[in-house]
Amino acid sequence: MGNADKPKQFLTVGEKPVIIHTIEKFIINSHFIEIVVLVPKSWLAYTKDIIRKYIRQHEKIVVVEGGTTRNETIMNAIQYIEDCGRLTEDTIIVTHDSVRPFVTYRIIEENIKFARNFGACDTVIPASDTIVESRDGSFISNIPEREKMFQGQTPQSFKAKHLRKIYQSLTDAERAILTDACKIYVLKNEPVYLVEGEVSNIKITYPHDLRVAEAILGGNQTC
Ligand SMILES: C[C@](O)(CO)[C@H](O)COP(=O)(O)O
Repeated sequence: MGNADKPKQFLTVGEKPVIIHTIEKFIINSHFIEIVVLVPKSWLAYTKDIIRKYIRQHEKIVVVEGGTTRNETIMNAIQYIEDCGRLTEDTIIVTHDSVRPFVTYRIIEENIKFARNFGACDTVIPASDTIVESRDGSFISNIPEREKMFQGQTPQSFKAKHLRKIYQSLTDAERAILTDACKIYVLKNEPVYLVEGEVSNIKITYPHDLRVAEAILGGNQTC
């Protein structure tokens, strides 16, 4: 995000911070007992302030300190649920990037349904570009069949206790290569069901994505 003074989830689009747009998508779903927002320690107070400022019904939202990696952050969320005395074998955790504010009601519903049915699910869209693998960053080592390639989004949803159990069984080397939570299951040869994502479920990563987000909010779907 260039020289932005805030992490990208706190940048403003459509007059609200990105993270607020994202939380709103979960607030409207009555299945959730609680919405656990995990942020770095230095952003805890700020996050609580903006939630109070922008979200009137914020009783279900709790702000908790994240970890040093995505999956350590998820582990903190599961620990929080356990500390509240609510972690059972059937507890479902729907994990989501705060910088994907255009997740839909349908995607969230299907995540809950298929995590319940299959224990784990990922949100994906078919790859529209050919995926090129390079082991040295200079030459192509493989071009997988595009029909079998998908791009992973979030939510990624799991039976929380089982996710923690298999994450704890990974080696440090296995943990070091994770860029999402579903790979924990893949490394352990456990099934992860595919939920159909949306092209519009973008991850705000680059300045261009902020302009796309503004365009989506402004109803200009041609961008
Ligand atoms: C989980 C994810 O959104 C799937 O595409 C992505 O890997 C998150 O990446 P980031 O490293 O948090 O930007």
